[in-house]
Amino acid sequence: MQTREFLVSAPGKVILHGEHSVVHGKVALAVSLNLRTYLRLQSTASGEVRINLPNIDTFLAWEITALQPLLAGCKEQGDLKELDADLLKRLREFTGILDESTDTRSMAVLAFLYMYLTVFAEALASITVSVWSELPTGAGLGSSAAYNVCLSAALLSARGTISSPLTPQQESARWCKDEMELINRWAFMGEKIIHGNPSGVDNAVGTWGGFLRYHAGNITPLSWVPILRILLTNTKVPRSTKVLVSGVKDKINKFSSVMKPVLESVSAVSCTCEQTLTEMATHGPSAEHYSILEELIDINQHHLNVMGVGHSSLDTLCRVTLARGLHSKLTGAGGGGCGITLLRPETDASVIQSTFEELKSCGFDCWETSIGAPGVQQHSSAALSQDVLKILNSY
Ligand SMILES: Nc1ncnc2c1ncn2[C@@H]1O[C@H](COP(=O)(O)OP(=O)(O)O)[C@@H](O)[C@H]1O
Ligand SMILES: C[C@@](O)(CCOP(=O)(O)O)CC(=O)O
Ligand SMILES: [Mg+2]
Repeated sequence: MQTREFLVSAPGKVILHGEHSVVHGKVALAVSLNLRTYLRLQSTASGEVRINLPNIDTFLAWEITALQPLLAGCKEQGDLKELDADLLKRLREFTGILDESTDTRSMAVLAFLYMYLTVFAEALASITVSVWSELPTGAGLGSSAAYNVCLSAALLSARGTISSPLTPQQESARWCKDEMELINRWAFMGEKIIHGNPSGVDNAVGTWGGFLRYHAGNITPLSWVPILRILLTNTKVPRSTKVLVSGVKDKINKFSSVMKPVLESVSAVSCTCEQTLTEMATHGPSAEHYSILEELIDINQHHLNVMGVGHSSLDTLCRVTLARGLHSKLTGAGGGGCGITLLRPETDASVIQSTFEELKSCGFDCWETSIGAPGVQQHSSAALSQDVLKILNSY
């Protein structure tokens, strides 16, 4: 344990195209959001590990001496592709969290304890970890990935496995490429616990930030992509990524010859979108480019409905926005949660205002977002707003 206090943050994400298909090896395009999750880690002398998760009203502590026996017979973490199933089983027995459980608190606690035990396996440290997020939890904006990336970065740095990049002169700092790759791989373990079968796109965006193309574990930054104006709508319909991802898998198994072309077509949507964005960056954006982007959004939304991850609230979003010539699709796992609407550079403020009003009257939250935020960072307290510090410091 090298540090007494550690502050980190990681962004949420929006998937433009490729959610669900990306789990089955297809191409996805995703971009970081200006909404972040913040984590404070303190070393203590209490002999306890404590976690404070105010977003989900969870405040728990365990004696280190009670956790130690869980590590008996633990394997080396190896290439961080698979979870240690025996450790996870012991953890489930210890916490009383059942295999089929998908509730918010259970998933967050399991991911934390698993990561803590495996990172600190050689010498369990007495720490308090507090996490607070600007992201809605379980709404398709990658809150689980931002949570896991923060945990991974803070625990690995506190353990001394990776450096603590912040110098006294800096307000924020990032790790080197190799260390970021390690952060990403450990965060993926947390995603495996929360999602069951994650593609890795969300933790990649949380780690690296910016606009990414993700394909079968290969991450390509698309830094040249033109700035897009995106409206985000949270239908506030709760859903679990784990349940939705497993539903799509069941459908693929049941109707393999029907579903495989759908996944292939979504991949082609991602590639065509990438091509269009390249043309927009090279030749300057035109109305035709925007028409293509809009049609691709409509096509993908239909495909996602075919996969069974639509919801009547998302249909409402599409209908309300289309009535004003705007095109929307769900983002993330669907089944409720959030949707994105593409705005044109010239979309009039009055159109946006009336869209906001109608969506709000449906009970939804709606805002114009800013995309392309930096990935995981370490901060000094001077870098964080008073509001965030007040929450993190109150435990
Ligand atoms: N700020 C947070 N505090 C505690 N747990 C969180 C937080 N953000 C996310 N989580 C965990 O991530 C889960 C949500 O993940 P998921 O269903 O993948 O939705 P999404 O990633 O789209 O928000 C929650 O149930 C919780 O376990
Ligand atoms: C559905 C999926 O493509 C994205 C899930 O994102 P979110 O957890 O709903 O933010 C799953 C994945 O890629 O792991
Ligand atoms: Mg998630």
